[in-house]
Amino acid sequence: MRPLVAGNWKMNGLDSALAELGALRQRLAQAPVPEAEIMVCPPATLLARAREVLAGSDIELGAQDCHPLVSGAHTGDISAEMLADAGATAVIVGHSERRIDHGEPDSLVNAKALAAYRAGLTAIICIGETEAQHRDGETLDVLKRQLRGSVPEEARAANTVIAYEPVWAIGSGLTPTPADVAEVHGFIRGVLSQLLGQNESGAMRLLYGGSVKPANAAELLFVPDVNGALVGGASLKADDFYAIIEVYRAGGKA
Ligand SMILES: O=C(CO)COP(=O)(O)O
Repeated sequence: MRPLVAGNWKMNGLDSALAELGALRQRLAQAPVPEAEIMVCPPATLLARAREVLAGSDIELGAQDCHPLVSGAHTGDISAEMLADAGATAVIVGHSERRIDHGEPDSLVNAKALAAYRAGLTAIICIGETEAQHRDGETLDVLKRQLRGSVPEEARAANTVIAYEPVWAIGSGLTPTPADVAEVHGFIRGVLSQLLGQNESGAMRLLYGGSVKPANAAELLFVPDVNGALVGGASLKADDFYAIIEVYRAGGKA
């Protein structure tokens, strides 16, 4: 299956990110990495400009969150249909920063994923344990609960990507060992198989996210059951993001 490397800009991009995106586009035109699908997820305010920067390229555009409904009296919210209208083909839902900062429960994440499908977007559904849950040995229980609650029955390999992002690894420079990532991703694949059947589970991309950097990308991304990365900080710099994407170039470990 073709891996996906997606960049989550979070609430960044006022300064140099669009110029960096232009540089990334140029870099990929000069030295393509067709082995990987590449996506950037800027804040909603930058979608239109990012779309212009990317016009005619293979780099895809995603968004970072959506409201479950199509339209209505929901000040400050943005629907999946609006994101599609702005050029997005995917949307991240259930990121831990939304679960924690905005108190989003699994049921809401599930509704947001359904909204993504309704609008024709791919849902990138994020799950991950906190540092305390990790320390207390609750990781697999937490992930199972999040998957059961957040992944709709309608999820298919064609419309859904799962991103495993341990909260303690996000922005911290800490990462699980490759063996831990392999164990967790294998577990996630097994739970998805129970929920959606083996065919969909087997074909669904499972991304790892949390402090993915050029220096650790090769070690983390060739772990069994890892089918790409969700990259935060390093996706804001063309050189760093390209260096992560480049690990997939043919001739690397496939
Ligand atoms: O949360 C993340 C991506 O969604 C990971 O962020 P960092 O790569 O900055 O740790």
